Amino acid sequence: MSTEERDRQQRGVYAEEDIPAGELARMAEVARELADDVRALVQATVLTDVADDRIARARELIGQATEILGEEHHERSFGTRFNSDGTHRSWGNALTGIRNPIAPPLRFECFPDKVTVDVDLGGAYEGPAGLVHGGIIAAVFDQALGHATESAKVPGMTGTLSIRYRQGTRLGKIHVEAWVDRVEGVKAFAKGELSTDDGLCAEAEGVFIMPKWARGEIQEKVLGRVGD
Ligand SMILES: CCCCCCCC(=O)SCCNC(=O)CCNC(=O)[C@H](O)C(C)(C)COP(=O)(O)OP(=O)(O)OC[C@H]1O[C@@H](n2cnc3c(N)ncnc32)[C@H](O)[C@@H]1OP(=O)(O)O
Repeated sequence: MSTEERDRQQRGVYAEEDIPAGELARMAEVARELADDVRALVQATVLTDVADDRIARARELIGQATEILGEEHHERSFGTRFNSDGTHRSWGNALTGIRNPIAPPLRFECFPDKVTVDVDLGGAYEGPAGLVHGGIIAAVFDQALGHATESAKVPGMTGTLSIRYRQGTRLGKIHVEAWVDRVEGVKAFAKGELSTDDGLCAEAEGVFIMPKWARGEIQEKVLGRVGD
């Protein structure tokens, strides 16, 4: 596929889909509840200790649920959808998406100088025994630093992300802060810290770049948007 074709396809996943606010709130509630149920299922799958016949029964029920959910579905991904009132939704996002049970999910608080997020990472996010997987920590930082750049109105895609793991992060509650350190043209340099009751566990630095294909119309939309 040529670069032009790939860029065109990429612009296409940013879609207009105007839905009245009340209906949107209802859809969000349904999506959240379903993702919460599946998240609980994932946790139960990791931790279960039941006998094989109970697992067989659970699989039957999961199969039925998968069949029902597959009766109608989006083609490849949910993408980002915009309402005419400027709100948007990225409900499939792997870290924040309200439809996505893989997402912890992260819910950011935005302040003038930083964004913060508190989340409980359970057994489904384990790497070394009892500790959060380093790749999950990287993913959380990626989203947090990206969110900081968006909140500071200099959004971009991750160009480079480096992480210093200072000590193991025990499974459980984590606190992350991220902020924009400086901006140079289309590049925003962001930093972040992750801590737990044990203190500082990891630090991150990243460069976020508004790609050529998104400069202009999509950049304006992203800058003006509100939502999850
Ligand atoms: C709320 C939302 C939060 C979202 C957080 C989640 C973020 C993500 O997960 S994004 C997914 C992971 N990242 C990607 O897939 C990005 C893939 N890479 C790309 O799309 C592009 O290569 C991209 C965007 C990094 C650069 O875009 P491109 O249009 O090629 O930039 P280009 O115009 O060539 O370069 C611009 C500047 O950036 C620099 N640059 C380019 N690539 C990189 C890089 N990887 N790292 C550092 N600097 C870079 C260039 O040197 C240039 O610098 P200068 O202006 O000083 O000459």
